[in-house]
Amino acid sequence: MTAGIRVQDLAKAYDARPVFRGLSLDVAPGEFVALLGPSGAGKTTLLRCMTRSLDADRGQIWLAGHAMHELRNGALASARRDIGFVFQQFNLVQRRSALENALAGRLASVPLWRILSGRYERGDLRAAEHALARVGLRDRSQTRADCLSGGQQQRVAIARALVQGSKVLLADEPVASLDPRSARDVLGIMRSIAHDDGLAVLCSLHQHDLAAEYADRVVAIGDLLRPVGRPS
Ligand SMILES: Nc1ncnc2c1ncn2[C@@H]1O[C@H](COP(=O)(O)OP(=O)(O)OP(=O)(O)O)[C@@H](O)[C@H]1O
Repeated sequence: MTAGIRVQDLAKAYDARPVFRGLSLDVAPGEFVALLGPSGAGKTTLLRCMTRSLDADRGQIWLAGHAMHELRNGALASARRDIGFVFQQFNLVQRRSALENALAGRLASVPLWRILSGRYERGDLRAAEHALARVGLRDRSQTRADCLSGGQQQRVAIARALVQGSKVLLADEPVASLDPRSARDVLGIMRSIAHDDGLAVLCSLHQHDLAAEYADRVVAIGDLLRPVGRPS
């Protein structure tokens, strides 16, 4: 199955009120796709269904070769390690350094005692330093997250996904709370990790101009739905 992102015929309703029905979407490895839609159209709901933090009512989801719709418990947790997430709120540990936050991408593969004692393997440290350099933060590795700007924190979140070795990156409004310059920096980095590292990147945005400038393809959530009347 696809190494990127494939969603087929997805449906989700809250309390019998449908958010979407018959939604299908493909993102190839190496492709950066922007997902647009007015407020309330269901972008966050779609991304949450894709990671299974919310269960869809129907449909199939493949991420990085994993049939997410079939997985439970440990198998789901293991599949999620191949998927990076970036949110509007940066979700960093504020009292920890940029380097330690990037290293969190290795949490699943590092023994607990090493994390608690702060003694990481040289290879893990090198991977985190390399990822921070990729996002332009080589000289900020020892800076605490709460002393970084919003744009820098979002770049650390992307570095964490790189350290994790993610094959798919899902981003929910990652630049919504950033100034225009930082927003462009972050989108440029996301485009580069799609093109240069081969990740399939799906990013919800509400700024049409930025989407058109940075994404390989812009999709409106309404255009992903099966036309009304077509049999399911
Ligand atoms: N937990 C919930 N229970 C009931 N309805 C919900 C829930 N979460 C979202 N909704 C509704 O589902 C619809 C889609 O919401 P969602 O947050 O996915 O949209 P969105 O496109 O991400 O919006 P925004 O751009 O404002 O973040 C909205 O009408 C919202 O009110």
